[in-house]
Amino acid sequence: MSDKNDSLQEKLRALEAVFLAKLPSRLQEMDDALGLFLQEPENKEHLALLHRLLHTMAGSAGTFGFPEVGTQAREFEGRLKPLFNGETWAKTSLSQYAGDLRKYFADTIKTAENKPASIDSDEYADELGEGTRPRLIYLVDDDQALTEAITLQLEHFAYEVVRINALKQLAVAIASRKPDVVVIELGFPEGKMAGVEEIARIKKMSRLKFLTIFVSNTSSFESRLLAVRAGGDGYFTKPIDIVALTDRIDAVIGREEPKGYRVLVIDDDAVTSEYYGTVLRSAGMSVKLLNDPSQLLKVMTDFRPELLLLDVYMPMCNGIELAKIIRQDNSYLDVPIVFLSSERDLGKQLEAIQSGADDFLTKPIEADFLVSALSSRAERYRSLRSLIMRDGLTGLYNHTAIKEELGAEMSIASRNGGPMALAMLDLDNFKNVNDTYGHPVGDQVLRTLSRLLRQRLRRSDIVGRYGGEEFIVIFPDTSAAVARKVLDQIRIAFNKIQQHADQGDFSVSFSAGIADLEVTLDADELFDVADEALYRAKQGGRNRIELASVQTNRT
Ligand SMILES: Nc1nc2c(ncn2[C@@H]2O[C@H](COP(=O)(O)OP(=O)(O)OP(=O)(O)O)[C@@H](O)[C@H]2O)c(=O)[nH]1
Repeated sequence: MSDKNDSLQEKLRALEAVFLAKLPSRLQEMDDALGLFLQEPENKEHLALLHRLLHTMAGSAGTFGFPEVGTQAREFEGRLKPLFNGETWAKTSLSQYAGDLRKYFADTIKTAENKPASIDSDEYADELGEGTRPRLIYLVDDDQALTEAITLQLEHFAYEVVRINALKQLAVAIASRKPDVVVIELGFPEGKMAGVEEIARIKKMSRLKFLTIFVSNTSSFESRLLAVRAGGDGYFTKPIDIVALTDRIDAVIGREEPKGYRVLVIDDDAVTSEYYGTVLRSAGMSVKLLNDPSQLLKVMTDFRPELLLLDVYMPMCNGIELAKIIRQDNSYLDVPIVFLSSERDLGKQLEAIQSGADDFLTKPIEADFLVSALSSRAERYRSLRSLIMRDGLTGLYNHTAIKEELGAEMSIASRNGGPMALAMLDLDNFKNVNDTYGHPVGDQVLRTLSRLLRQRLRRSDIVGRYGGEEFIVIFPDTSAAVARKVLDQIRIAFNKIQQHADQGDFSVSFSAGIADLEVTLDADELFDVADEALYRAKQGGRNRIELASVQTNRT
């Protein structure tokens, strides 16, 4: 398979993984709906629920590589149609339908199980954006309509959502599959605080750790206090602001996860550097080992470390000299440099610090201590960089930073001779959104798009806010055609997201222009041609993506 196709294949396989991970709970949901329908075949609500679930399956299965599963769902959906027009089924027809449908569930599970090679999400996990690895959310509320509505919205952000409408089912669900987060209503028919009590009970009984976000109609101090005492990680009052809820879910999940600081370890001894590399990697850091100091500058540009761990004594040049070389470049004035050496001479240690290093650790060192000393330095560096480079509203790279990133990515691409695409996105008719719903709601739309981009794109893709309602995505190792396919899925998903405002719900679209290095190798020109393609997308009716072509550039 060519390199150009790799990126697309990865994306598709990742999406298949999301679909497959959700499949068992979807089938279970359909089975439950079938049960309700069989109990009361004349109940139109039960019929509508089963019909809707089949319809969704018919639409999605084919897209994710299961055309036969989709076709069959459509047939089952079609068989239900006459019931909406007043036809009734005899008992035999009912049991025939139920038997066929249950066989379809069983066959589908088997089909899914037989497709493991292309759906190993771990294989892609490192590459994926924050949200592409599906997070399992249990949404627990006895209000069925509400949980359905929230699920639909959360699924746009690539979460796997399991709805639980009866409180007593929660403990069983948690025991069989641990969720990342439980989002649960405080009150249930069992009692005003039954949700809180159940969470406290499950946590005590099972000793399982899971994150909990409470939702409620009330915002009283007492309920909030009870939620905190039950170990709640968040509290939302209804109606729930989905963007704020996803912000919270990501924040609490993020708190639990190791942060992948990029650490460059320079040591001429391959075995020693491998040892420290292993320690740091096991703490979730992304580590590059360099045994040949002459490669330093190239690695600094390509890997962009957030911390350097240096040995003092090396044959070609020593660590102190290396630190001085690094500090000669203004771009690396603030990147933390930590020495790790068996040198105990205080004079030598002082000399190292004077060369521009931030810390001097002595070997041997406890693994935990090393991880914690480096984490705090890297975290501080990241926070400071973030203040300089990030846009306050969306947390994305700002205008200056994205231009810097583009320069760096273009130099990597031209050195490797690989592809690279640049997309320029602009929200459609955004002035209307501000004018109709107000500026704060406009800000919420900007945050929704930034969140969706970060979640749906690979981790290696770079996203920035270029101006007011304009965004930039840099796709390393990707052609414009592939970038377009990926972005098109995001365009469709974004347009389906319901934005909330006091005046009512509404949706927004975006247009985009994409250019790649086939068109030009000049960064400014790449921006111009992508912008020109964006202009064509707007002229062509908006909510669409246009590619810049070589011809466009020449005219
Ligand atoms: N809420 C909010 N609005 C912003 C921000 N930055 C820019 N805008 C608004 O974005 C709108 C951009 O409007 P226009 O450039 O006229 O374009 P448009 O209405 O999106 O129309 P088309 O791009 O042609 O589809 C203006 O109303 C700006 O005030 C921001 O940070 N927050």
